[in-house]
Amino acid sequence: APLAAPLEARASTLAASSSSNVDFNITYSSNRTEGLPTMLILATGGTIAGSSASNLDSTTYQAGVVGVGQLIQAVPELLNVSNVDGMQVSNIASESMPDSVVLKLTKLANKALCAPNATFDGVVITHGTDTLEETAFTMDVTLQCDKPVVVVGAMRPSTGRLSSNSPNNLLQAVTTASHPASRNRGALIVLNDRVCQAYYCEKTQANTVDTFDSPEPGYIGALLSDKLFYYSTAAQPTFKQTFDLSNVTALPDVDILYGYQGTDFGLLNATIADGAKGVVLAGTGAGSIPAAALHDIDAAAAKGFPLVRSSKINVGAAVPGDAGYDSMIAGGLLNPVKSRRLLQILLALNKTNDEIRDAFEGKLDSYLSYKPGSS
Ligand SMILES: NC(=O)C[C@H](N)C(=O)O
Repeated sequence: APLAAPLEARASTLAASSSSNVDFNITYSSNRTEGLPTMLILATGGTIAGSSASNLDSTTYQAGVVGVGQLIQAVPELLNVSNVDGMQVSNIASESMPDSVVLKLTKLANKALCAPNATFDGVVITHGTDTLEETAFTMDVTLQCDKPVVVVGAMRPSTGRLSSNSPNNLLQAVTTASHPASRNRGALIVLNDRVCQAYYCEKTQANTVDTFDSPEPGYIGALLSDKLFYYSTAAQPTFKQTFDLSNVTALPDVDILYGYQGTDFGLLNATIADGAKGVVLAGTGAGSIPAAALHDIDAAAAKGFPLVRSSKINVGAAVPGDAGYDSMIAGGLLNPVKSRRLLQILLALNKTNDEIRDAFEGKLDSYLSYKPGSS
């Protein structure tokens, strides 16, 4: 039967996922300078840990090669800012990042920062840029205290002598995570002199160095030389809710189907049969869904299968209450990959369909249903 292999693959992903407890495995520890904060650097791979024989290569290099100790030692300036410990969590290109590693990262960060006996002042995650926003968003909505988690990557491999942005990005990430003004801002993304809120930030250009942006809310801070500043006092995204994943051992499979002119989302039923626990539809425009797709969508939703309607445009909102789309949950301002991750988290926490809808739509809906003059 054609579906046997994928079903087996999904079962083995679940079996391989992390247990609820995680242990530190620190393989690099800097000399301690009294008075400086202490950072935990969780290295996962990506171009920031990439290597190439050519100094000019920004396309065909290998991601996830350089180890955490070498990454840290390549930037001795880090030790003027902070004491640092390094742990290698994975060393892979981020397009291959399994959910189990992301779950482990949030557990490690919460243990390092938020546990009663926590000794770290900040966490920096080095990560490939292709899915960096997915991990950063996950950290943002699962962090249980006000200390900073900064996720950082690079577009040019760390070994490129000409114009690699890896070393400076790492320094700027550690500088940001070490700064007291970074508290109470959730998870942050730092690259190329700019600080962006993980909730809204995303990769916007496939090739260029200057790629992370949150086009509507904008950057919240910047680095001038090695000094950080913020444009405003600390604030959290209006639509953000946080979730405790400490007892979660696996994130359920949620798939994304891509929208285009006239699609009937013909893969929807196959995806459900293949074991997905939810689906995000990357709709066109503001999450519009072709009429040809509504029959199968409504039938799946009537059986209790959760479907989130997002926008493939990435910037802007799929708005709740859109006529004809009631069977789907509106993703609001979350792009498809962030909608997928939020749905995975809600399903992992055994939320009901009403609770899932409320988590996606509730806060945006309260703004949209505001009556002038009410409080
Ligand atoms: N610039 C990068 O990091 C791209 C790489 N494919 C990754 O995400 O790991």
